[in-house]
Amino acid sequence: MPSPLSPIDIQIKRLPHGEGLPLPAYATAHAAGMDVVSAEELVLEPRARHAVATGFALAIPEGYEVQVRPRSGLALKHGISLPNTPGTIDADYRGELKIILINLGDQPFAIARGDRVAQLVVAPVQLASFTEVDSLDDTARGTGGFGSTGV
Ligand SMILES: O=c1ccn([C@H]2C[C@H](O)[C@@H](COP(=O)(O)OP(=O)(O)OP(=O)(O)O)O2)c(=O)[nH]1
Ligand SMILES: [Mg+2]
Repeated sequence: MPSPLSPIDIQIKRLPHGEGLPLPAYATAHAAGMDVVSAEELVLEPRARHAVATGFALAIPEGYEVQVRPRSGLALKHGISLPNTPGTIDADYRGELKIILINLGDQPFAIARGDRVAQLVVAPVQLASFTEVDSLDDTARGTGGFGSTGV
């Protein structure tokens, strides 16, 4: 078995309204996502969306990003998702980490301060540049897409 990647260290700053909240944390030994909690209490009406405060700001090391993903339990049971999933937290962002939630269910959804509302996945970033050309190489697929291979 290949050995797992060693964890990287991410600086995290607690904002005044994050006082007393747990840091984002893995719920199980080999979880991919760290659960992150809400720093605010609110009711999300059906179809409403809100940028939920977490009470924390990050300094992600250069070469990494943090993806913000929905929690499947909230999605399945209550229709709570993220309209921008996976949300992108850039390495150079120093503002408050916010979780944009949307209620796709048909009932108002109450969130208490301290509720786990999403999960954070840390991922390496491959930077790239573009070289503009007049023509591209041929492939078997060519310009076929959007269902070209059938259902
Ligand atoms: O779910 C999210 C998505 C983004 N952000 C913060 C961190 C991210 O680095 C910044 C910008 O996000 P993004 O690039 O997705 O948004 P944009 O609309 O392109 O804004 P900007 O012009 O500031 O890049 O907003 C969050 O806190 N939560
Ligand atoms: Mg952007």
